[in-house]
Amino acid sequence: MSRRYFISLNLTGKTCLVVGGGQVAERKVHSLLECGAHVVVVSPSITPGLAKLAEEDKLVYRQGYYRVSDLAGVFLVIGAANREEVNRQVADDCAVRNLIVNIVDDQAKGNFFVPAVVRRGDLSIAVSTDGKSPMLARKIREDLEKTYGAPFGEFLELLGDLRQEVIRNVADRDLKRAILENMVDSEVLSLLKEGCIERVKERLRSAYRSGRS
Ligand SMILES: C[C@@]1(CC(=O)O)c2cc3[nH]c(cc4nc(cc5[nH]c(cc(n2)[C@H]1CCC(=O)O)[C@@](C)(CC(=O)O)[C@@H]5CCC(=O)O)C(CC(=O)O)=C4CCC(=O)O)c(CCC(=O)O)c3CC(=O)O
Ligand SMILES: NC(=O)C1=CN([C@@H]2O[C@H](COP(=O)(O)OP(=O)(O)OC[C@H]3O[C@@H](n4cnc5c(N)ncnc54)[C@H](O)[C@@H]3O)[C@@H](O)[C@H]2O)C=CC1
Repeated sequence: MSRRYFISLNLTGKTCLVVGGGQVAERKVHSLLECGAHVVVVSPSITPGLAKLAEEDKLVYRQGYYRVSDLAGVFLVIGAANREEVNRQVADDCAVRNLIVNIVDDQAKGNFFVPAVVRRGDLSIAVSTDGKSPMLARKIREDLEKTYGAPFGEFLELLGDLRQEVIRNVADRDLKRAILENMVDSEVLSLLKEGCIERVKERLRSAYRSGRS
């Protein structure tokens, strides 16, 4: 198989269908909701966790078996039923409609799968094993979480603003690049890993000032 193409999808307000209402469906629903998706779950039964989300109007639940009409108006689909033939039907129906689909029991049937993700504010680090070992993806994610802690999110907020300022104020391309590179040099990264956010902030400001003068 060829390499996977990684994208970072904006799901805000997009309707996403989850077929199945078990533990795996629940995990996928949580990550879809965190990304602002409008989630519809179709399944004869659902977990207590999903039922609570439905009661709170955080998702729409249609109790019943999957049917092709569930795909109307949908942007992205997750086939998370525990019956192989149901997930296969979902995959086939999505394929003819060119929908983005993840099939949880057979990665070859869908056209995307979900990586393990470290989130630190707007910084995301995704880990994928091409379906060979989701457990390894999880372990590496946990490892990365230790190295890349909360300060990285705070740092990125600041960096985003400063970068815009540099882009606005520094016309010379080489100088601009040098300033931007200085802001994320190896010492900054080491300080962040040690949690020294205040020292990093000071360095950032002086890198910007010295670059401008
Ligand atoms: C192909 C893929 C399709 C997809 O779901 O997108 C898939 C498929 C399958 N997973 C299975 C099992 C487990 N999955 C997890 C956990 C995660 N699984 C996730 C993704 C993926 N799982 C996609 C590949 C991604 C990749 O490889 O990079 C993560 C990363 C993201 C997420 O789901 O949100 C999330 C970790 C999130 C985190 O912790 O950060 C655990 C561990 C646990 O429960 O903690 C176990 C038990 C241990 C084990 O089996 O390794 C089984 C076997 C079922 C059986 O036994 O029959 C299949 C089916 C098969 O392999 O065919
Ligand atoms: N991708 C992943 O990370 C993982 C995938 N799996 C795979 O995912 C599958 C689902 O796992 P669980 O959620 O633990 O199973 P589960 O048994 O808890 O839930 C399956 C759900 O599918 C529903 N369902 C059955 N037929 C349906 C139909 N025709 N239409 C709509 N919904 C239907 C059931 O009502 C139930 O809610 C397993 O078969 C397993 O192979 C398992 C673990 C992790």
